Amino acid sequence: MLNAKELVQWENGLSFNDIAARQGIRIRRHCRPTASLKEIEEELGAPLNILEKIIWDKEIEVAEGHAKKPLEEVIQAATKAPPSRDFYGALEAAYKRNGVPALIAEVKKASPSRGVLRENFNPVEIAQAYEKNGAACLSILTDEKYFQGSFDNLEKVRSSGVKCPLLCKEFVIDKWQIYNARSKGADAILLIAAVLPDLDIRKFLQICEELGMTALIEVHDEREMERVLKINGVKLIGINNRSLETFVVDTSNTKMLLEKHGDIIREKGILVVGESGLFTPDDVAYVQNAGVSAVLVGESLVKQECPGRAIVGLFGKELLH
Ligand SMILES: O=C(O)c1ccccc1NCC(=O)[C@H](O)[C@H](O)COP(=O)(O)O
Repeated sequence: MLNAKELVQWENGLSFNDIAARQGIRIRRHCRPTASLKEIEEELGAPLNILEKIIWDKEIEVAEGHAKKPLEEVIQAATKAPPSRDFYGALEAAYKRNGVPALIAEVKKASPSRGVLRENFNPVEIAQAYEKNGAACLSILTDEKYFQGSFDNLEKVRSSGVKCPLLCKEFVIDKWQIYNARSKGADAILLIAAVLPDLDIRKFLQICEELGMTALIEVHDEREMERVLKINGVKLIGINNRSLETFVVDTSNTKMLLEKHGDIIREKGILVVGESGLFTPDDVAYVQNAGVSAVLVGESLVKQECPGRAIVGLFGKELLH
């Protein structure tokens, strides 16, 4: 827990990196959105890995967002958006209905680890095909620079008649992004524990609750899982099999973390999503046996000629709505 002095420092944006580092967070912030990359690198050196680079760019992008649309305006827009859909409920229901992990199918054009996954990319067609073939929810990447995603894609999918709840797959570092995502039609948002100190996760969870959104809290290692399990109000945890720092993908990560923490997760009624690197029915069965109730899948679907029909191949059976 932070003491009162640390809390004040935090609120003033001071010693952010020190406080984060105490929680085991390796990703640093430059906290200088108007500085050039050269000036930032003079102070901090080069980014340590791709995730840190993404976050440094995101700090600048979010500051530009604030300048274009002040917080009060995005809050207004979010409160005027059509009601959010129940992301968590859709996963729970699909798991019960199908007896296999509920599918969050990702609308993903490219990624830093794999480059362009699909040249001929129509986000609405892909989203509709996923829904038609039994996806419970969809994940829409909105980061432009590294994933060739966009908020335009999110809005297009939302207004296309697709009924599945939508996850805004972003690198959230500021509450402005959550209001903005809701205003564009998101029903859920990703919060990455490797990037966000506990206090931010708590604050952002509260905002999600006020907006009727689900927060998917993503962890990758032991320390992140331990931190997140101490935070009240966490209902949905994603275990990423991919290290966002090294890109190494290992599905046994899900098994290892659930062997250690499965009991407390079940006690708290938290639903777990297995994320990344799932290609075959055996992969899905492996993470299901480890204890997940849902899976988040991008590459193995989006690379197929018919991403919708690829769902049958991934699960070895048709999924019912
Ligand atoms: O996918 C990446 O290369 C990546 C790099 C840096 C940060 C995040 C990244 N991906 C986000 C994800 O975790 C995946 O998009 C998602 O879990 C689906 O994974 P996959 O089925 O392996 O495409």
